[in-house]
Amino acid sequence: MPGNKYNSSPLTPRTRLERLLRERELRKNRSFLQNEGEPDFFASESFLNASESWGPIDEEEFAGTRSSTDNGERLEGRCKQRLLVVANRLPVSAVRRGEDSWQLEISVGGLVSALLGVREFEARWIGWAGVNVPDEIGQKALTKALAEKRCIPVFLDEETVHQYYNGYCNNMLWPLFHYLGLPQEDRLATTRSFQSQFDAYKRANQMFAKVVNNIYEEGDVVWCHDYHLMFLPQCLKEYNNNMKVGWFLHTPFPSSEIHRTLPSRTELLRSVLAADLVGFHTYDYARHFVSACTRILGLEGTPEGVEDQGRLTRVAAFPIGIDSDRFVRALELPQVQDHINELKERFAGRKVMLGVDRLDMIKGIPQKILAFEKFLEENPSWRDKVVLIQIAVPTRTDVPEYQKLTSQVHEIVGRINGRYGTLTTVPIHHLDRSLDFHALCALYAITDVALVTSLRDGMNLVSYEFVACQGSKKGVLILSEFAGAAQSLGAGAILVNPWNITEVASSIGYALNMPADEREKRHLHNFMHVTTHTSQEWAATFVSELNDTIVEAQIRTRQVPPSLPIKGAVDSYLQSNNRLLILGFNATLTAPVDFLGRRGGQIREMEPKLHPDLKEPLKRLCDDPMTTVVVLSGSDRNVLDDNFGEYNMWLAAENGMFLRLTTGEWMTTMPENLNMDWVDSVKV
Ligand SMILES: O=P(O)(O)OC[C@H]1O[C@H](O[C@H]2O[C@H](CO)[C@@H](O)[C@H](O)[C@H]2O)[C@H](O)[C@@H](O)[C@@H]1O
Ligand SMILES: O=c1ccn([C@@H]2O[C@H](COP(=O)(O)OP(=O)(O)O)[C@@H](O)[C@H]2O)c(=O)[nH]1
Repeated sequence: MPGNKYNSSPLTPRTRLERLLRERELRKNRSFLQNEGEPDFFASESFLNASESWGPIDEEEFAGTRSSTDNGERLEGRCKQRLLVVANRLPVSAVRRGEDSWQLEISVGGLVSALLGVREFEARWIGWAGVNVPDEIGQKALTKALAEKRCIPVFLDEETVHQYYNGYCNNMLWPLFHYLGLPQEDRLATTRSFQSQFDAYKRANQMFAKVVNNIYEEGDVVWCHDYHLMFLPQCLKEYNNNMKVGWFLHTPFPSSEIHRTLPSRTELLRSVLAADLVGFHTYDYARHFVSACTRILGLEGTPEGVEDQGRLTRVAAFPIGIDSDRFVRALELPQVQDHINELKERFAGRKVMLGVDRLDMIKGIPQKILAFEKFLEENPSWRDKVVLIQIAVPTRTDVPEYQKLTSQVHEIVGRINGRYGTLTTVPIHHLDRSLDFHALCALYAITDVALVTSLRDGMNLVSYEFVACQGSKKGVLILSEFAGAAQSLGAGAILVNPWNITEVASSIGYALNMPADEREKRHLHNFMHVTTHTSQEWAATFVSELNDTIVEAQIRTRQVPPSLPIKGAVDSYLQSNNRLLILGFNATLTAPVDFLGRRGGQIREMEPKLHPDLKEPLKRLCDDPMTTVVVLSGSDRNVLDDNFGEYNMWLAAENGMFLRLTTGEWMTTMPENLNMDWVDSVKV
């Protein structure tokens, strides 16, 4: 559910809603008037009629595909809060036509279509235009052209792009966050180039921060996106601690055990924590992030997020969706209907299977094709009755790993087509290119089985788009259990482990033979989800939550208990001859992982360890006959035994459930007659 905390929120939905409404009213009154005469990119004709794919724009072709949000009720002149969207890439790529002239090509991804729907904000986009502009004339002209689209460029020089984008982002963070290892030779090269790439990453993030800071006005909301900009929240807060900063990750956030291997693990986490709200697609990614903060930074994870000395960074899951109406409406357009008829004719008599992916190793394209080959091998009767169409959109073509992948995929496709092709047909139609929006919708609509076999994927919007276009066909979705989408579409899809090609091959057979009533049931389940959890709702929820977070933080600040008056406490301590000290353990007496690491200490599966510097003072306190020391912890008994067994003190484990004096045995504090009937009702 969008907006769900990574764990439950203490605010009831009603209180939250009331607060939200109150706050919205307040915001309306204190927000800005839209600048007269300045065109709103996200509602402008040029935007709405632009190419909604990665291909070049054909304005004519897209006439008529207006966003569901642009139904005539433009909000001209109304008060709106400004939303500064900061992402590596602008939703526009620029092609130079002359010394001072630029042609802008607009490309729409999930994020842009999501923001189309957020009408109560005035959005501006800050990012890299995907092109090197070394000269001042060119930069000025491009800045002017982009301003008309409410986009503000960050100019990155070629070397920075190479080190920051190709290097640190796409060769280091991207594989790591998707649990993909590098080949041995690349791993060593990456290790060597780490420092210079990380420096470029920080430098690039600072350049983004500078541009944001230049245009920032009090009350703006700054929404940073993705792994390219993990260093940005901290840079922004250094400029202005009152900026409202949110950060959202579009990829998975891996287990803390994986994140731990990153040399820059601490800096990245600390910087992200500078944001007020941190969002992920799924609860699992959010949980991994919180674990990384507790285990690596030694901070406290709470149901609301991560706490550091009284300051809370809110952490929550906000699964993205799509603008499903746009897809459903597109199917009615004559040009899409024409495409549908052409495709139906072209593949008459054969079932169509479809894959649509960027040509990226995370998408599991080789594994998918090998599974399809296995299916053909084991099911000769299907060989002339099924075709796999694979759209493989070229991406990050400067990175060697991606170049290798392209050759590998071509090699496998060629082999299989050679093996099972006939004079007139081939089993796999592989396209190294993107399709325009209409062609893509038509392809989704005529497909019998969609095959999404990502090895890992933050969400995967293709699976949502397929479902949205299957109103009449009610085809089957085979979906990797490692895509974020598996958590929302799992009930209607056939979930597979993409590494197990035997399982994927047999799922293909199951899907192709599935009876109509089962297909319908599965489809309806997913269609309901896709049409009710839209991209617009996702963006609106995130931004509202960010605004709420700030209000709640202000309330919290007032509630933070005053710090201990040290002098008074020490005086009382010294005067007393019977003292009781109750100490926490995690994040109170523990050592951060980095600290242990530097000392070469053993970290057994990240078990919390007493900070080495505290051993001696703790011993002295425990040996003082006038002082009783208790460690009260949420940890298990064995953890406390390991850390404090040799001290003379009381231990309270599992939040006080078990108690022992270190010279005695553990005893349970639970009253014998306690009614435990409720336990069964909450067991899964
Ligand atoms: O800009 P590129 O380097 O060519 O890459 C394209 C985008 O790929 C990634 O997309 C992710 O976001 C999707 C929407 O939230 C999600 O469904 C998908 O699972 C992710 O892979 C990347 O995170 C973006 O920053 C890139 O722009
Ligand atoms: O030829 C194509 C193929 C794909 N897409 C779009 O690219 C996006 C892919 O998003 P997804 O979340 O599936 O994966 P990502 O590429 O962001 O990792 C989807 O919105 C597709 O409609 C496109 O516009 N043209």
